[in-house]
Amino acid sequence: MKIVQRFSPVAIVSAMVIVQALESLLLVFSGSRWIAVLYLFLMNVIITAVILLQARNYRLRRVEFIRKINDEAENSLNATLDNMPIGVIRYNKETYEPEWFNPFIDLIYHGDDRVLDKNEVKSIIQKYHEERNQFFTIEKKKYFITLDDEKNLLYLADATSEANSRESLQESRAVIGSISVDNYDDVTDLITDSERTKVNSLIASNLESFASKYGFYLRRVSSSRYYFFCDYGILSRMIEDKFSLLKDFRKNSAESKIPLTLSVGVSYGWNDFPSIGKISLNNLELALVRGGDQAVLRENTPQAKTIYFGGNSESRTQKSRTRARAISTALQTIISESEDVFIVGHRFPDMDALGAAITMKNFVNLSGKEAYVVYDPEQLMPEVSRAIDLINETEEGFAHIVKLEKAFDMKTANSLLIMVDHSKISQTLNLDFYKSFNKLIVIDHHRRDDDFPEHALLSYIESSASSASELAVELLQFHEYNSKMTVTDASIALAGIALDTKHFTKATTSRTFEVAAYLRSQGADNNLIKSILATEFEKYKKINEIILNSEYVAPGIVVALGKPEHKYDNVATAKAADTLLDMAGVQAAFAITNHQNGYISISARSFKDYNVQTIMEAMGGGGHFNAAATQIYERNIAEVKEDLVKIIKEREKEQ
Ligand SMILES: Nc1ncnc2c1ncn2[C@@H]1O[C@H](COP(=O)(O)O[C@H]2[C@@H](O)[C@H](n3cnc4c(N)ncnc43)O[C@@H]2COP(=O)(O)O)[C@@H](O)[C@H]1O
Ligand SMILES: [Mn+2]
Repeated sequence: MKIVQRFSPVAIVSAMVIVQALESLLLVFSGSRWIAVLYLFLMNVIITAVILLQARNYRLRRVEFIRKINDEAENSLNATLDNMPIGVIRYNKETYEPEWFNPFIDLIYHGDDRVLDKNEVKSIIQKYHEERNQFFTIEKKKYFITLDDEKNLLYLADATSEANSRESLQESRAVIGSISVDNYDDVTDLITDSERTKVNSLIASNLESFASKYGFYLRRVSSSRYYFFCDYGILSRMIEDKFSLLKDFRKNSAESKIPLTLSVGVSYGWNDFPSIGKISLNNLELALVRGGDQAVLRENTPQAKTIYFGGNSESRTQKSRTRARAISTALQTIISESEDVFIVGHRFPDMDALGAAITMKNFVNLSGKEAYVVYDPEQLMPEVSRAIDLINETEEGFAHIVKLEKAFDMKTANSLLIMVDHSKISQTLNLDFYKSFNKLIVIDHHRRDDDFPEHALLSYIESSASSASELAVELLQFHEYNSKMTVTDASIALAGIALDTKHFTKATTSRTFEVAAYLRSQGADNNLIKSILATEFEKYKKINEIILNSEYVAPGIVVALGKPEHKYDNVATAKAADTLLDMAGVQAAFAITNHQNGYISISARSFKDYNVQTIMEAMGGGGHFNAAATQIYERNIAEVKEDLVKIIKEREKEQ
């Protein structure tokens, strides 16, 4: 059929007419029938041969035609690949070695020091997986990456202008900043008016010089409170400088013999200015409760992460008695509206957690409600265990210090939970227990972190306090009724303060001693405290084991390791770091051990200006400026030491 289609209908009809005419002539003029049959047969053979020949020619021409079309298609594809402004790389799936790339890739890498090898291919693929929609930069140009995993193809499209316009759009985001001068009231309380004018002018002149350096608009609302407005482009320059204005302000004030620092809260984003302003104020509050002398930044988006700068001096903000009194009153109201109260410390609670919990139990009882201190028998350290034994000696004590399992059964929908000595959800004694409460209060002396219970009815966080026990006892002192603690309770609270202050040698203020005096007046017994805090002989040996395996990793910085085949508890690790810090010339000490719970534990201690909190935060932990810690899973001691030393060395370079 197809062969017939090769000839036009006119040609076929004409050929058939000629064949018909020839055959008719043959029939008319041939003498015999047999000759006619022979002629007809010959004619048919000729016709069949012609058609077969035609068919063969057609087939050959068709193959040739297809081949030609293919060649043309391939040529134009090659020309497209050669000329299109998109780089294409085919790589080996196993080795990442580039197997082929188009000329545009040559142009991309031309003039750049980098070569397109397996490492480069790997890093492009890594970038693709890490940050989709982000651009890969090669020699000042930015490329959008597309990966075809199945065919092992990478496409790099030049997106420089798109990236630049995206960047300039980002830079035009609105920024609202709130600035507070830490300790302004304390500094200006007892000075003359002319001296106060000097302080005000120091603050204003410093802030105005920052405003003109960066180009932000500054507005003073009171002597100690300012706001600033700018766009993200300007903020990013302050970020690049790591908010050095905090350091400059601290230095300039110190030179003028006025001990002032700044706390800054910043937020930024598109439209919705009320929300940006609110986040800026929340961030300022966060900077203050974390101890002041720092900047806290967060974008106005739900998934934004909080960024911290500064915090390079131990807590500068002083807790005010007015606040403690106000919190005490608010607490009484919340307690009076609750059925009963359960109090928990952090995981593996220490004496400060127990001291604060016992004091808060006294507070709740004064408010006319029942309170239960909750503990987990699986998370008991020897000192705390000894103190619990003491509490259990009286019937009253026994009834109100309850195991976790029992506490689950006892609590009702209207029970209140008080978290003491911790404010990180991940650190709470038991996550399910925490989650089972609708009403929550937090009392803590650690700098507030991201992992904070946002729904707390009340949070009393004072990072300048020596201990959670100090905070709790102050609240108790401000209770509208006078308390009478038992000797055991008062001793445990004082032991908590003694623990966190290393027997009143660090982090103390005059308020710490006032609270200690109050506890003595309530019957706190030194001998009892000594026996509660005593170290067992076996533990002492383990602490020494860690101390003996220590070395300097930088000037003044010591790292000690527990034996990899031994397991240690928090206290042994913490005490090893404490002891190392007592050695001459040691500015910071880190003890790394295998914790009995299966993770690697680091306790970090330091003096004065060396911030171990940020180092521990960089390793997933936290704590205070001079005493911090972290827990690391699925690594061994040697690996953790390597990571730690790397961070320490980086910090050294930044100083
Ligand atoms: N993952 C974390 N995130 C945030 N903060 C954390 C984290 N892990 C720990 N922290 C805080 O870091 C500091 C230091 O902790 P540490 O374990 O090194 O030291 C605490 C106790 O282990 C230690 N301690 C307890 N009993 C004794 C004792 N009898 N003698 C000596 N030392 C002892 O003292 C530290 C108590 O600190 P506190 O909780 O601030 O009261 C710490 O703040 C962790 O909360
Ligand atoms: Mn504490």
